[in-house]
Amino acid sequence: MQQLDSWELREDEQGRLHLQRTWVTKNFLKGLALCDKIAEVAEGEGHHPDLHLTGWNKLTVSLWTHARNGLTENDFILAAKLDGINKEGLLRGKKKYFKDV
Ligand SMILES: C[C@H](O)[C@H](O)[C@H]1CNC2=NC(N)=NC(=O)C2=N1
Repeated sequence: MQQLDSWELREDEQGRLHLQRTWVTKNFLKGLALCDKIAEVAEGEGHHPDLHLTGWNKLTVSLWTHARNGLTENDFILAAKLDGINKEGLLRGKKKYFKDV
């Protein structure tokens, strides 16, 4: 899945395949703002993700086609569109482990 390099294949407890990835946001409000942006895209697609906002700022998105109990092309299309969302100002930056010299 060259284009979807941050998504993982996961199997749920019923053996259904999902596409899944997590975004870490700056805070709880930014997590909800990202959910809102995702919701707009999903409504436009008529295809919806499972959203899990946990630990106040970790948004795990899980894509699968409920009507088919697994993955369809719609899930891959939605994943690419979610990657394309402008997340400017929403995501926690990379941790700097070295003091700026
Ligand atoms: C009627 C409605 O469009 C359908 O039920 C859509 C809504 N969004 C959906 N989203 C997902 N992930 N799977 C579906 O099967 C699905 N079905």
